[in-house]
Amino acid sequence: MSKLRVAVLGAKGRIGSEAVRAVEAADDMELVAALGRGDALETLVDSGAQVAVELTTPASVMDNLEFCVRNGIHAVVGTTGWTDERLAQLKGWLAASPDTGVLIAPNFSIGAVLTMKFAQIAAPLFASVEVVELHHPNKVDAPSGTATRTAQLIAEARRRAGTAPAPDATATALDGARGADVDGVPVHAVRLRGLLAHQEVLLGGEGETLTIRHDSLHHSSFMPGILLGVRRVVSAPGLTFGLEHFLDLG
Ligand SMILES: NC(=O)C1=CN([C@@H]2O[C@H](COP(=O)(O)OP(=O)(O)OC[C@H]3O[C@@H](n4cnc5c(N)ncnc54)[C@H](O)[C@@H]3O)[C@@H](O)[C@H]2O)C=CC1
Ligand SMILES: O=C(O)C1=N[C@H](C(=O)O)C[C@H](O)C1
Repeated sequence: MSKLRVAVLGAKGRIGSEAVRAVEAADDMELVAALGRGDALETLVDSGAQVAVELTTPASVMDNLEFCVRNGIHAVVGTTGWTDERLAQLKGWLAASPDTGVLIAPNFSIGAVLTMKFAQIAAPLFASVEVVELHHPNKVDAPSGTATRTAQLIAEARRRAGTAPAPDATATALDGARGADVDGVPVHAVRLRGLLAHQEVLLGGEGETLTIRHDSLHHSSFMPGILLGVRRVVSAPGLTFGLEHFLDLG
């Protein structure tokens, strides 16, 4: 069987360098390009890449994806910074290249995907819910893509169930003291030396609380999800948002 020809964009970054090693170690993949900032995107075409793993920055991801999609190169994207406007633009490019697939995964780790799933189930059953994400201090965006997605899924689940807004008597507050408001869900971001990527979903009801916590302790936690994404995206044309769509979660 021929190997999947894979490129990594952001190959010198924290997660990109780990992805380079993971692709090199995968029996069914060949690393054909490893691009850093300033490297020519034409290398992707010249190397015959079938899938590009995009792990750069919110400032670079759109140009990279436009090039990939226009050239029929599938993409597995971990980079954050997704807005409705950006998604609409990407969908436009994909409409003009209907055989190309793009997976955007706010988080590639199985535990984080399950945290989102569990939070969706629990959120309509508790009066209160807030999200706390905790990351290394070199992270450039806040709140994290995972926390934003988690809050959106929570809000959607509560809307569907007709859950009342969470009680909150705060009358005066310093700016930021109650976190960022993502679809009505407070999201708090901690940046602390020593941490990697962590998230808690705090839920509260009458006389009880539930905390759903996930910890990524090493960038290796994201690799099985990235490799799964590479294997699956080649036969999933269009946009797939969330690794859960490639997992059998029941
Ligand atoms: N979805 C997920 O599971 C995960 C997503 N991330 C996200 O991935 C992104 C990268 O994170 P880190 O590796 O921690 O950042 P980083 O800053 O260590 O790495 C980014 C790399 O991309 C390079 N780069 C910038 N523009 C480029 C371009 N146009 N072409 C090629 N390379 C370019 C930079 O020079 C840098 O080496 C962030 O958005 C982060 O939130 C990080 C970990 C897991
Ligand atoms: O920058 C990171 O490190 C991470 N970014 C992603 C995010 O913003 O959710 C995924 C994970 O939290 C690690």
